Amino acid sequence: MRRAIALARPQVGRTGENPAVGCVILKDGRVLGEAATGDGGRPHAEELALAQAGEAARGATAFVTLEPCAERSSGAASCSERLAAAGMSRVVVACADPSVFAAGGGAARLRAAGIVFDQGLLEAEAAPLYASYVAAKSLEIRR
Ligand SMILES: Nc1c(N[C@@H]2O[C@H](COP(=O)(O)O)[C@@H](O)[C@H]2O)[nH]c(=O)[nH]c1=O
Repeated sequence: MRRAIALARPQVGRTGENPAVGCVILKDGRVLGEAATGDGGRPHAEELALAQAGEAARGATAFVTLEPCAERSSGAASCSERLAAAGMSRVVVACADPSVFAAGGGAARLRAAGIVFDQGLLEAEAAPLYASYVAAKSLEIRR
């Protein structure tokens, strides 16, 4: 997770309204894929890391700094759907995503797919990456 946070950090401020997320896919102590959200907010970190891991992602664990999205604004497959389709065994997240595109929905999708889901790992270290994002989301929700 510390590596995922380090990947996300340089992208803070470069991803538009999207949060800067880091994702590391690990199996048997080997990194199969690692990425951060792209400039402008897309692609999402998990999309990039899963593309690197390919078929080997089956049975792997993903460490993601923010809860994977449950829906995409474009209607494309969400990151939680992609992680499930790739056959991940476990997804470990640092922080919750309060967006209407996540807000517990990503966690629910992963659990429904039989994936072990844990949230809160190194949350205090990752949270500063999302301070302005979370503040903007809470204003949106109140509006
Ligand atoms: N950047 C990012 C996420 N961003 C979350 O996904 C939502 C939909 O994004 P979009 O379809 O691009 O508009 C966005 O509002 C935010 O909540 N999620 C992730 O799993 N990984 C990522 O790297």
